[in-house]
Amino acid sequence: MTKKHQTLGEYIIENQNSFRYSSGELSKLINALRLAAKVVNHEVNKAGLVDILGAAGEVNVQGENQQKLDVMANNIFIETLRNREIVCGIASEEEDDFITINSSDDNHQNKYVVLIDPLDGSSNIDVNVSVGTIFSIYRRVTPIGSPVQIEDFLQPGRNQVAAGYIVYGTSTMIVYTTGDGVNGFTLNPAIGTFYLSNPNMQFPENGKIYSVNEGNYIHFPQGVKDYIKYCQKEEGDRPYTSRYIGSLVSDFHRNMIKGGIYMYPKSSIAEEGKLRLLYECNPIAFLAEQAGGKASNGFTPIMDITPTELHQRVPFFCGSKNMVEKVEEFIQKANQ
Ligand SMILES: O=P(O)(O)OC[C@H]1O[C@](O)(COP(=O)(O)O)[C@@H](O)[C@@H]1O
Ligand SMILES: [Mg+2]
Ligand SMILES: [Mg+2]
Repeated sequence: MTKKHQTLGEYIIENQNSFRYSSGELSKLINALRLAAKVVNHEVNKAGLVDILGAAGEVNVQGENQQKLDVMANNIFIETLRNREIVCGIASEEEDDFITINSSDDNHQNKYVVLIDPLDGSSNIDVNVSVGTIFSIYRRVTPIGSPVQIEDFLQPGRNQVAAGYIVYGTSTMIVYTTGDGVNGFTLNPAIGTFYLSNPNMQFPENGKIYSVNEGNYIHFPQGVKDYIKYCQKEEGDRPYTSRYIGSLVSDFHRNMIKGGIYMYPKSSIAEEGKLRLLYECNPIAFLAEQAGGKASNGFTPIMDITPTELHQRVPFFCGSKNMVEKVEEFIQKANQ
């Protein structure tokens, strides 16, 4: 059987021993995320037919209007993980504070915490453009047997044991890493099974695509403006192509396959940018580095940043290694 025909379930079992803490718990956790992904995929695919488009009428801790699908995806992932007793805590973009999940023996025996962006690309939900889910997994740092604490979530990205995303696009895929490369699995909707379709995904070192919301251009720092002008200049293999879906997961996925850079800089209207360190930037950075790419805030690798708040934002530059190094060069030069 060639690797290509391997199902996600088979892959998880076959590779669980290559994982440094292998005890089967992480495999169960990935399996639970796979199940929740299928349920959310089902809802996303029929979104226009049932009443789950539009705003839910609530505002989340970020001050954003929650979309009905944000809330639905949030509930599906939290309940799927809660019912399988494999995590001791969950933090989500849609929850103000972290959620403590106790083990059935009421003794807080579970080792993992999950941080999640249940529905990424919310502005695209109602217009049938691809959206995603992003997850990041850590082993707790506080003692087993006691309730989970905030410090179990505020770990630097380097401590992640696994991270990934689900993209609900023309096809539905799970792409994840446990620190041993990045693999992508595509859902065969007819039989509800994910198959290994993209083994060992690698960022091309160079790319020709830049992804940024140019509508914010006038508010960007000078270094970022200079880099965008560099991308647009007729010289060498430039100008690059501008592609921006407005869903981080989908822009990242395309750039990882074709070569490119995604940027969400800080600006005069968003002091720390928009993206959240813990459940957007850290997991995507882990994937990028595992696929030979790079991710930073313009100065420091994202995964070396020590978090201080659950929902903190950071400027984000991520993609093909040479492109990220080039924008860093422009930013640091303009900063002198
Ligand atoms: O509309 P903007 O300001 O360009 O922001 C788009 C970015 O914001 C996000 O939608 C933020 O994620 P959420 O949808 O999970 O809040 C990213 O997916 C996307 O890249
Ligand atoms: Mg998001
Ligand atoms: Mg979201």
